[in-house]
Amino acid sequence: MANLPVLDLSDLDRGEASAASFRTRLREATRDQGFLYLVGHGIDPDLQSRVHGLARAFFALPEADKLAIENVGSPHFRGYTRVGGERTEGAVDWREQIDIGPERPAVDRDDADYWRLQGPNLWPSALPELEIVVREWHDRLTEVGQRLLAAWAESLGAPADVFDAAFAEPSTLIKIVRYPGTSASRKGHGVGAHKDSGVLTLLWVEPGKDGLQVEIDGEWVDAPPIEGAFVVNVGELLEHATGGYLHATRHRVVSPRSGSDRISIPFFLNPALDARIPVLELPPELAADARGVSDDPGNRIHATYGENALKSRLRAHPDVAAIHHPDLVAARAAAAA
Ligand SMILES: O=C(O)CCC(=O)C(=O)O
Ligand SMILES: [Fe+2]
Repeated sequence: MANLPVLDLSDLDRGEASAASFRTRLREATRDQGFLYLVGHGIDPDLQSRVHGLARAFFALPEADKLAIENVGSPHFRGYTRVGGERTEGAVDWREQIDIGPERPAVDRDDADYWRLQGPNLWPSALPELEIVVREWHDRLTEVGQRLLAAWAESLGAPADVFDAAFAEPSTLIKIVRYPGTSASRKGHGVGAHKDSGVLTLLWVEPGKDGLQVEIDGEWVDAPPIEGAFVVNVGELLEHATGGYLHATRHRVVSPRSGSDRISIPFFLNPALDARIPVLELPPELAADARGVSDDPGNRIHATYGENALKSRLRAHPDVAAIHHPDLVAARAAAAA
């Protein structure tokens, strides 16, 4: 039995009663757990296995090919992060990954710091197919994410298109991640406990590879992959948009045992960098249940997506920050002092 609710996106196409029941379950699952499994999403199994194969092929490349696109060469936090190159809650994560964002030219704008996140990706020249398949993955998953957003909006008493303006040019982020196995002596911390900083996450996990854990009522609950399902979770901006009615749940990944490893591919759907996500006016019966947005002084949620994203990127990649953004690091240190 799954520890999280399993929802079928194709219920939206089976008439109004079935669509309405999908929306209610979506609202309840993401209010109570903040996490669910999604089946019926229509992402072709063949596309899933092509992306999986290329992810495996990338991590199997010689070290030099991976380091040729190392993220320390990108002011935009793109490219390859080696194992141990990333931090969550100040502690080193034990995973290697490629970060891929929207393919847009860098801009020189000084009206907001977050424009520095915009710029080209770094693609491995040893694996040219990766870019082509990731583009298809990006487009398909964006469609699924947009359908979910419309369903959430309606389920919360708002027009289905309430988020559309903010998402006209979404800022997606795709991570292709590999968690190496660790020896028993290293207490397994693949990625530390965190909330996702954007709106919603669609997570593909290599079949049979557990390790993801979700914090529910103060307990860490295992969320192993279910055949053909994506794991869906709410990010901080959707919590913000619903006054805390929907919940950005903390989660983490425990390292695989020594001798094995685990691939995952999280897809983060976010509004444009300069978009403020609309705050929904909930119907009174729902508003009564909204908990308010979490107010953690160590982790302020910014309503403009670019600010929230820049916060989490500078925190996760201090080496990139030090090389390319020393002025921002200094300004933030001064503000915190
Ligand atoms: O790899 C996973 O299963 C989850 C990764 C994750 O939570 C993240 O990258 O934000
Ligand atoms: Fe996450």
